[in-house]
Amino acid sequence: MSDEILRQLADILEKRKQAAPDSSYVASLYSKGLDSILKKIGEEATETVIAAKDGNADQLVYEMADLWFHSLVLLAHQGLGPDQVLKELERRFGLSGLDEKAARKQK
Ligand SMILES: N=c1c2ncn([C@@H]3O[C@H](COP(=O)(O)OP(=O)(O)OP(=O)(O)O)[C@@H](O)[C@H]3O)c2ncn1[C@@H]1O[C@H](COP(=O)(O)O)[C@@H](O)[C@H]1O
Repeated sequence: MSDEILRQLADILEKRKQAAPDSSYVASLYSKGLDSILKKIGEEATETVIAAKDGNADQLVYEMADLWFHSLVLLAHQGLGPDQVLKELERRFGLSGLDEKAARKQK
């Protein structure tokens, strides 16, 4: 288990930018534009919340995967990728508790 799957998926999402809209789910989502991608993220976030409130662990993992996947689609659409997010998480992890609070206040 590693972050390699995120990078492999990000590579595929990048390639889908050249694909015809009717050739794949991701290509079709790109063709519908930013608002459609954001709508999907909203839906998947809601489904994640419902699964958590239901106490259904399997469903929670399933919906969270949908949410992560659509978040990767959003990042790709915006010219970003998982590396930038992982780097930010690593930066936060490297901060001490006090430094992290200070960094958050500066934002
Ligand atoms: N990981 C995923 C993935 N996770 C979720 N989904 C799609 O995201 C959608 C989730 O939407 P919903 O939960 O609302 O389910 P739905 O009602 O069936 O979907 P809609 O009809 O509402 O769009 C479904 O259509 C899923 O198929 C994904 N589609 C693709 N991938 C990966 O993305 C890559 C590129 O996919 P394609 O563009 O389809 O080739 C592939 O390698 C896949 O492994």
